Amino acid sequence: MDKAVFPAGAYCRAVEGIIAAGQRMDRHGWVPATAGNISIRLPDGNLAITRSGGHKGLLGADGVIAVDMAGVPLNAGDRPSAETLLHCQIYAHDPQAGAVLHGHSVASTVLSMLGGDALVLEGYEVQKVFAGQTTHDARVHVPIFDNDQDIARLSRVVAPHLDGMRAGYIIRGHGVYVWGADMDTALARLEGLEFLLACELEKRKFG
Ligand SMILES: CSC[C@@H](O)[C@@H](O)C(=O)COP(=O)(O)O
Ligand SMILES: [Zn+2]
Repeated sequence: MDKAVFPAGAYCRAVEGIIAAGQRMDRHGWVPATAGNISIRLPDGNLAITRSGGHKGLLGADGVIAVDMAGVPLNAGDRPSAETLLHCQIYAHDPQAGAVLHGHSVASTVLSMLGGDALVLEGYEVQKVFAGQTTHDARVHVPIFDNDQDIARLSRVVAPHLDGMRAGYIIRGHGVYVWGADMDTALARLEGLEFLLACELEKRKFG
């Protein structure tokens, strides 16, 4: 890809941010094997996103590619994340979204397989990491959608629920999608959500 189409340094900064995010997610154990995908919105409206199939904790610069908002690689032949459309959907829905993270934690996988179409988080101080939350004394709904290998079809199921989604969403038996205005915010929300999911899992173990 001709990186010169981007404002000086913007693409490189995005690649560095994605590599660092992958390492941080890997330290938590949220991107086992080749799981997870990570993206950043570029100043020209395109996206930098992880290439499909690599280990997200071991990314090099060639593990990140550019796609347009339809998920089409700018460099024909590049293979973006299999879940690119879910990233594009979030950016299209939320003009403030600047980074999107997807991981496969044990807690999100197990809790979502216990049934139900949402997790309700209540009473936790850390809920305040989510947009618009100012107190533990509130309920945060995290929707759970059934997994589907047809990502376009899955995105159509997610679409009507995106409005007002505060903490991201969970795909059953699969993992979480979280986003924020920039990578630091997205990572903070992911860490907050995963902390809360780990707490919920512990609570259920204790009955
Ligand atoms: C380890 S299989 C995980 C994949 O099927 C998928 O869910 C995933 O998160 C990573 O896919 P990728 O195409 O590398 O972005
Ligand atoms: Zn996944």
